[in-house]
Amino acid sequence: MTTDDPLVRFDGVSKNYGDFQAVKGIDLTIGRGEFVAIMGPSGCGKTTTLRMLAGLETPSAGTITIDGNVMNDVPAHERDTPMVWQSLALFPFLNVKENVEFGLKMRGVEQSERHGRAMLWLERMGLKGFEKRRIDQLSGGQRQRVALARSLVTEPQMLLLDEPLSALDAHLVIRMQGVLTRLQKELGITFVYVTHSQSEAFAMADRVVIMGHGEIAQIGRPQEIFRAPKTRFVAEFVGRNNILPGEAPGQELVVAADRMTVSAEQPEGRAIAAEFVSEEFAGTGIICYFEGPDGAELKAQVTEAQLESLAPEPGKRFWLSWAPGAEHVMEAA
Ligand SMILES: Nc1ncnc2c1ncn2[C@@H]1O[C@H](COP(=O)(O)OP(=O)(O)OP(=O)(O)O)[C@@H](O)[C@H]1O
Repeated sequence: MTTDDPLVRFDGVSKNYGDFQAVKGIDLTIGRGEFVAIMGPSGCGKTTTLRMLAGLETPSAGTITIDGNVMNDVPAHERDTPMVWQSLALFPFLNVKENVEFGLKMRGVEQSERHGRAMLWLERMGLKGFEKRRIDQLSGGQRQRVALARSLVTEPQMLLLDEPLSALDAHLVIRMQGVLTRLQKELGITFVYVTHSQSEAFAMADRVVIMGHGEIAQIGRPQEIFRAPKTRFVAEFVGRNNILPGEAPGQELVVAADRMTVSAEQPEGRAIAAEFVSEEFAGTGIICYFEGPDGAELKAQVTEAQLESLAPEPGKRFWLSWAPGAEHVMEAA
């Protein structure tokens, strides 16, 4: 086996709960050292997919291969795939260091080595000096770092994360995203990260898997998925996209909000008349919302200076246009 072989393969993997099919015959490969985010609306099968990878659920059909071995019937405790959840599952009756040492103790690693490895990980996670603290004496962000140290101390080849940051405050989320991406790159561990948050997935992952109704709607680099969504489902889920009728019957175009130009006068070429509705301050600029033909919602990102010179008011008419080539033609549904 060479290092180019994928670490993980899903081949036609399904999961049924009674009559209900939560995951429908998915194919997916994950490379060694890759950071893959699985994203999609609530109930689309993200967690079920991750739990099958962890060995917490058995596939109803298909095969899951890790490192060339079929894993379908290998239980979680015989796998090298720890999982980190939002709810953490730290042991309240153990202190910070004992929590981190737990996995090593279970594997029969002797005390002095356990101590050394736990201390190394606590230091890596910026938790030096906290060894003796009880879990309930830590902040949310500190607990999250203890949970990561506890999962990583056994040096797994892959870490599974299920919405690990969703219980944290917004400012901590950004900081933990930095901690996670840096760790992942430094250690070269494969991360499979389930989230419903586009900003999290796009900020961290090498590749993003978009799921809908138990199926994979698209797999690609964040930029690819943002600029070239394959279907209306993906375009709408990713947000900040305008979906417009194309030239051919049934064809649809996507123009991202940051590629739309707003003009007070009708420009040359294709432009859409739209009435201003409202604006929203976003991190990267200001998103203006318009009502286009047939009540369609249209979005354009502008700078503060542009907003000032456009002086929009609800109901005022503008023209939205885009440069040739800025649009992406979607596959027919
Ligand atoms: N043990 C179970 N028994 C029956 N149905 C289940 C079970 N576990 C999950 N499901 C159903 O399978 C579907 C997929 O669930 P899953 O938890 O994978 O979704 P998800 O994409 O992770 O959603 P969320 O973002 O809300 O966590 C859902 O409709 C869910 O209700």
